Amino acid sequence: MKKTVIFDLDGTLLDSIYDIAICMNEALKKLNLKTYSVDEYKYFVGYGVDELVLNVLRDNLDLKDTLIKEFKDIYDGNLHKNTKPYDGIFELLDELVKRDYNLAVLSNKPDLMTKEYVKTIFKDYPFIEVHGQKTDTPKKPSPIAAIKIAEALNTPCSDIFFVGDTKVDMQTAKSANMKAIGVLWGFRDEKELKEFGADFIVKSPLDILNILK
Ligand SMILES: O=C(O)COP(=O)(O)O
Repeated sequence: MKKTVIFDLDGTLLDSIYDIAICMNEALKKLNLKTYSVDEYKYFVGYGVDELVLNVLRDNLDLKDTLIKEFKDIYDGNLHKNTKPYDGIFELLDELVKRDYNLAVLSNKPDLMTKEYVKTIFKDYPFIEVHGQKTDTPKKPSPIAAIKIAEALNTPCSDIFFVGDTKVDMQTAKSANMKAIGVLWGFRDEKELKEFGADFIVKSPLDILNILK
């Protein structure tokens, strides 16, 4: 049976925080609201766009729908020039392809945008299951989407490695009964990843190969 690795997208495969911060700050400025630093955004993302908007709005919740629309208008529809794979990701994927792993993505980014990024930036890689946030499936940390991927690939959850950079990913992996690999190049620190169940912690993408072997 082929082995499987499921990757989170933002903060794990893709360094996307600058474009999220730039676009959200632009949307906030349009509404005359306070903007935030890139480091603050690292703690605002993880649960999808709706939660991101709630995090930046704080006391102005009546503006939620307007800000979601403004942000989506600015962010959607084009891939962003500051968003790129982290160093070492292509080398890791090359090796996983050589070893004939199933590759999958599970993100809380909107489904369309998730698929667009994977199709464009990772066009040379055979990602077989790619899922972002959809209206008909609970988002991470629910394990449901991860379990559906396991079923689609006909692989027991306990054989699957789930790679991510936030507590949301670690919680998803553990509730799906998968092996959780927490990465330190993304948005959060080792303490958070361990506290939420990381079975392994890696400092750089190629370190994952030592865990898989
Ligand atoms: O967009 C988000 O909030 C998180 O996206 P991710 O699940 O790919 O990290």
